Amino acid sequence: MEPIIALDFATGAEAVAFVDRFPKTTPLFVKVGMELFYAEGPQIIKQLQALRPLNLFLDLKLHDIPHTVEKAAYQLGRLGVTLTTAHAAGGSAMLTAAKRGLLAGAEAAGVLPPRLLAITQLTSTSTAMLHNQLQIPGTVRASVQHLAAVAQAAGADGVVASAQEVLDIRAVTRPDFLVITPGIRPKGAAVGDQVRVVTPAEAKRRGASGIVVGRPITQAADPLAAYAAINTEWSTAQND
Ligand SMILES: O=C(O)c1cc(=O)[nH]c(=O)n1[C@@H]1O[C@H](COP(=O)(O)O)[C@@H](O)[C@H]1O
Repeated sequence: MEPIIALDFATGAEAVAFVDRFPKTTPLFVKVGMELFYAEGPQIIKQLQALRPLNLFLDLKLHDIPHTVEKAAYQLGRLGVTLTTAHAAGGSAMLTAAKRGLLAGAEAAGVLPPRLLAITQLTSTSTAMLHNQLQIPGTVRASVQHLAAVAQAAGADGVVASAQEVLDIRAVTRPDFLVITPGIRPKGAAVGDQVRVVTPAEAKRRGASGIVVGRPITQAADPLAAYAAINTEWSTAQND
């Protein structure tokens, strides 16, 4: 899978202009997150789908009571996107409800159902945060591994985690379980608010299924060159 570009823009116009810079023959996988979706609504998904062939990751990180999440997931299931997210911390019943809603929505719309990724611990979370703010004892790795097992048992198709935890996740999940890893920073890039960062090559070596990259591409002086370099680093690295 190509590196997933996080289209973290404030307006649809900026997102469309950004995507339009890439030749239509370049395979693209892009992520629409909360900022863009809250600004533009489902229309931005339709606009991007009409623009060119691409895969869409709609990352809204659902987290509510199971009934509410199921109804929200139904709406997302109708959009014809490839990946969606819900927080594993919402629990098994909520994840199962999300999956049910996605399948029902996709069936009603006659499109393929999106795969459900469970958010484990955000890549901006540190061990100190787990202990001092969330009152979760132990390490980030142990928490991520536990949540991945819970997510798989609840019917999720994969998880989102830092590439630092891929081996821990792989130890408790089936081989085709997706492990999508944000917090990706090429050598020397600004880390920003991320805490658990990994280079594209290291993510591949550790066995990530895919990587999510935002600012190192979208804020680069030459986004096409930045994408090409990250894509080459990711696709040529070996999975150990
Ligand atoms: O679900 C995500 O994609 C996600 C989960 C996570 O734990 N950490 C994380 O950074 N993300 C997203 O990945 C993208 C990372 O963007 P950059 O930090 O700019 O590369 C953002 O869109 C985040 O919302």
